[in-house]
Amino acid sequence: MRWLSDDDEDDKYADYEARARPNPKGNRARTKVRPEHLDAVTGRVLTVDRGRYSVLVDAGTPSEHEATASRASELRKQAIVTGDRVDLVGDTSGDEGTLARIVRIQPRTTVLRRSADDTDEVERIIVANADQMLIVVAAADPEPRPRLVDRYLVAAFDAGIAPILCVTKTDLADPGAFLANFAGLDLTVVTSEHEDFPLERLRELLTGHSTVAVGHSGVGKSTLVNALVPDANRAIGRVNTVTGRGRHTSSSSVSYRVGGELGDGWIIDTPGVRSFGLGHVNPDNILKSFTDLAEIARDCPRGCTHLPDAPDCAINEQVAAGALGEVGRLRLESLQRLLATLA
Ligand SMILES: Nc1nc2c(ncn2[C@@H]2O[C@H](COP(=O)(O)OP(=O)(O)OP(=O)(O)O)[C@@H](O)[C@H]2O)c(=O)[nH]1
Ligand SMILES: [Zn+2]
Repeated sequence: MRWLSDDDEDDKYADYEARARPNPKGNRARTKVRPEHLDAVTGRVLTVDRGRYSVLVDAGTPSEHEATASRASELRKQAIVTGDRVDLVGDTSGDEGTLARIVRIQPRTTVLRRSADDTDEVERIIVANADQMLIVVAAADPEPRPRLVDRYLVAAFDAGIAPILCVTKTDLADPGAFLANFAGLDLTVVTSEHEDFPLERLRELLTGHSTVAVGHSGVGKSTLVNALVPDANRAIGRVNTVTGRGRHTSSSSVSYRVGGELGDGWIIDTPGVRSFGLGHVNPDNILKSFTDLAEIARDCPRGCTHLPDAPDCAINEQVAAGALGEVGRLRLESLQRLLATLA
């Protein structure tokens, strides 16, 4: 599976993150901690458009505004993505014609990645600091594909992001048989149909969180995001035209505020993300998301794959012996299916 090509041609590698590698010579790290920029302000990256970043400053205060920024040359090789917390210097007023400069990226709590395809370890960061993933899938038109949802789940578990499954178009088909695939997972499931969007339930789930929405084309993700995000908030998170670089590209991710009485949350739409290459995924991270099974896996032989044919696998043995009951069997099935996605 290939992801769509990047519009950002002149900045081709900008969104690839250099992985930290051990320094064989034991030299000191080359990046100095820069004492300057003490006057920097911190903001949240709402969207990225060909080298220009829309950054929300003073969020939640009367002086909240969006600044447009470029990145400092020393950050040239680093990805800066939707959801990043960044430090800005220069003119951060957001006034027409102004351009601030990003000088630092704050440490990230999570990083959602994808690689070009499953055999490729070059990875691309899609979203930073999301703590939830809303996986949108249609009950019909297009037919739901459990294996595609598995891929999203693997990406979420690998990143330490909690998945929520939203099944749309339940007016067209009963999602029961499809949902049975996920019975063993601790997965919050929400169903949705035209004229009856579960907006209250979703707002409740999204409030106080940063949620990345993913889904295949045509499943109704845009319909849902539009219903969820009031017009006023939709204006937020669009790169303004100050740079004269033209329209917003449809393939970059955009953060929208999901307001409501309960407080604020963010939903991040990822229009260009159709598939997830999983070449970068570490199977151990998947196992960790199944805490009950991970506990048992401590008794597995070293290097155990935990797949059905794994010799002396403690999980296989104990679950077969009824250790975690019927639920345990379902969970093991789910775990093995997700691990097989990577095999
Ligand atoms: N029957 C039915 N149709 C729906 C529902 N939700 C969305 N649709 C329709 O499904 C089609 C696709 O919806 P979109 O919101 O554009 O889908 P999307 O996932 O954003 O797809 P892309 O725009 O290609 O990314 C539209 O014609 C919607 O009107 C639903 O709950 N029931
Ligand atoms: Zn095992």
